[in-house]
Amino acid sequence: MEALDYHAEERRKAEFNLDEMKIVWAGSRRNYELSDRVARLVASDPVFRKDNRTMLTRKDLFKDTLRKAAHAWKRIIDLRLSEEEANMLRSYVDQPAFTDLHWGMFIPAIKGQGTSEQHEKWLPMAYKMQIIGCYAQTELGHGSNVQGLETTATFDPQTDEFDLHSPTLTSSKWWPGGLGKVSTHAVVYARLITGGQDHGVHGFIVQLRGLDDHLPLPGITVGDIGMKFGSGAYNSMDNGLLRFDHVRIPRNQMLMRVSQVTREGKFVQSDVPRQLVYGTMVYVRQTIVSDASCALARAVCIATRYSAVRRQFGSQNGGPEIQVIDYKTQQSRLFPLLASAYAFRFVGEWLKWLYTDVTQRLQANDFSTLPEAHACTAGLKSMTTSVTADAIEECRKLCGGHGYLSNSGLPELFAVYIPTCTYEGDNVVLLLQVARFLMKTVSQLGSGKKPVGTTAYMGRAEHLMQCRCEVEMAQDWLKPSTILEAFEARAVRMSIACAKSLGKFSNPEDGFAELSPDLVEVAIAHCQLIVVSKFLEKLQQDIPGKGVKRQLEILCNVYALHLLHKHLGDFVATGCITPNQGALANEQLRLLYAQVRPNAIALVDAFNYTDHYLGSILGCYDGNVYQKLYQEAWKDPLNDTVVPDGYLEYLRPILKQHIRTARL
Ligand SMILES: CCCCCCCCCCCCCCCCCCCCCCCCCCCC(=O)SCCNC(=O)CCNC(=O)[C@H](O)C(C)(C)COP(=O)(O)OP(=O)(O)OC[C@H]1O[C@@H](n2cnc3c(N)ncnc32)[C@H](O)[C@@H]1OP(=O)(O)O
Ligand SMILES: Cc1cc2nc3c(=O)[nH]c(=O)nc-3n(C[C@H](O)[C@H](O)[C@H](O)COP(=O)(O)OP(=O)(O)OC[C@H]3O[C@@H](n4cnc5c(N)ncnc54)[C@H](O)[C@@H]3O)c2cc1C
Repeated sequence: MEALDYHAEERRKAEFNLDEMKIVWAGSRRNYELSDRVARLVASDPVFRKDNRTMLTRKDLFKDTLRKAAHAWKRIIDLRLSEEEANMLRSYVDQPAFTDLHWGMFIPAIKGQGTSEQHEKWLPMAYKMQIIGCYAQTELGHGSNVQGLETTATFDPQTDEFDLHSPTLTSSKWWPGGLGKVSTHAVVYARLITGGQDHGVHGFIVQLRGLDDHLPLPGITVGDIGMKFGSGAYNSMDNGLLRFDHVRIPRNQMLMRVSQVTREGKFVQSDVPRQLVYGTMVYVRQTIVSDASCALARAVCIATRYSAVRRQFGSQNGGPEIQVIDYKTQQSRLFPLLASAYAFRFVGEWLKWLYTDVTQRLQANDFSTLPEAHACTAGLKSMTTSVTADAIEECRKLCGGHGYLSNSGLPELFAVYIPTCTYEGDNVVLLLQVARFLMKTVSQLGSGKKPVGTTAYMGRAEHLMQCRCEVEMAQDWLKPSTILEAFEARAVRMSIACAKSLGKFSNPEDGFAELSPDLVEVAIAHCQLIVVSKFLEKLQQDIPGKGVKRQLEILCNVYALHLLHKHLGDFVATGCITPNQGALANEQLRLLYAQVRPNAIALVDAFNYTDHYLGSILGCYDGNVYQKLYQEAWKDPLNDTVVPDGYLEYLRPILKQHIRTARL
């Protein structure tokens, strides 16, 4: 018997070739096939079950994570998965674990900041997971201000060793994932002291636990920092604390690509910029942008499928009520998020390219594009994670009451996702980095230095400062050059206005601090421009498949025009558009929503998420929501017994007392 598909009618409405759209989403046919295979492999493996995760105690959840990681590692080896496939497996297993930090930060830190001798010594052991490492930078007292870290690494020329020490309570390492209970090693960031002089923060490879007994080595205090927000969620991770009491490590365990300490204790700064010490963070920020589209797509998939099943009001002559997806308010909240998922996907692809490019240049000692790579990764990490975190919560609300149920998948997704707004750089702190970069670019405009890359538009500042938007009818907003110019003009005008205001301060740092809320807005405008322009560039490519390009054009317009509508104040105040043109943009947006509507279910099907990965009854592929919700309710441990535990001790006495009182 064919399985029931409550979305069958919706799927028939689609006006594009779904298989081709799946390939666009995956990036290539090859990626699609690999990803599909790995997703199914994970979904069909009982060890990777996650439907009971929010019910587990912290200890059981942690053990479950160790079990999954060990099983994943075995599968990776047995099936000889490539690094790319292993990474896909990691995301489909969908459980934060120490392995993320080992592969995502410990290894990249050694690769990026270590010398070739250090690579030869440490990487083979790390690749085989004979040692497991974490990234120990943040301390109890400082996270954002890396230069404010207090842990010291003092060189002792007598023994050719560094003495690692935590001089204060606030110097205790605090937060590193994988540190609490698992890591045998860490890349520890500490102030380098030689000959009594402080040379700032550098990375050191430090062994923390014995490789035979897993016990902390002498002088090391280490443990988990405790429960975090939400049930399940990030509690599978052992974020840890760490203190050093004069722990000795050999000199050759300082990561020495950026600076070196000689046998005599002389500090040598190479030609490599000191910012390379921050290189691992740049790498991870780039991966976080790619991951943002996945988390956003997941929430949107759940909310879209459920909105097509859910009906409220409007029954005519006893017919069915209206699907909530047909309410214009639902569409105006949901479809921009759907469009954002696609937009973030494409900007993520582009950022990956930019990162690969900068890495190749760094290997050849070309550091020219590092500031741009830093600004783009910092800004896009900040923007995409803030939007995604808010969007997950919006999707929960879009699902009404049932969205609040744990088995909708949305509460856990929210809880596990929100720390991305903080880790790898607080989102506001990162936007201020972008703003610094933009203000520097503006200040150099008259100097003959031509802005390049994502700031190339500033080279056309003269035109963009005085251009007038030519929109006269709603449909004029569909012209890519009109949209692009409006976003460029807004970004450049906001930047130049801020630069002018900064110029009024005698001390630029005072000005920067005073104007920081405005500078954050400037950085956001610039990042939104990047996303819009990369979406438009994507549309320049040859995109095969019936109706696929057309759908992407619609989504691109939705993305751009919803931003224009949301930030209308910026666009109008900077004189880029008139209030009437803003109203026309809104009119066009409504027309676009009507075009998205018949394709909505197929557009989320294109993400190709398995029910296992989605982890949501509301978002399940077949849309059989009510039956599944009903069945699931009975599986709750509270329903194991008809009369709850505690009835005799606590409920019955009250009920009985009530009867006595009533009789009085
Ligand atoms: C159960 C599961 C089983 C599964 C098993 C599977 C197993 C096998 C898998 C195998 C798979 C293999 C594949 C790979 C896996 C990949 C996985 C990836 C996942 C990763 C997940 C990671 C989770 C992350 C957790 C979070 C970790 C952290 O949070 S780490 C700590 C992060 N901390 C921060 O971000 C701190 C933020 N602060 C700063 O960055 C800086 O302090 C500052 C930039 C804010 C300020 O710095 P400073 O004071 O020095 O500078 P300032 O004066 O402002 O600037 C000086 C100039 O320097 C420039 N600058 C600053 N930063 C940078 C930079 N990064 N790069 C370049 N330039 C920089 C700045 O612009 C200034 O420039 P000028 O103005 O020109 O002088
Ligand atoms: C789940 C999780 C996992 C983590 N994993 C790791 C890890 O593996 N390794 C590691 O080393 N660290 C890790 N961290 C730490 C993380 O990187 C830091 O928490 C993060 O960088 C933010 O720093 P902070 O906590 O010092 O925030 P703070 O800087 O104290 O932020 C507090 C507030 O102050 C504001 N603020 C701070 N500075 C400025 C400024 N200059 N201008 C304006 N506003 C400012 C911020 O916007 C924020 O609102 C993790 C954190 C979390 C939550």
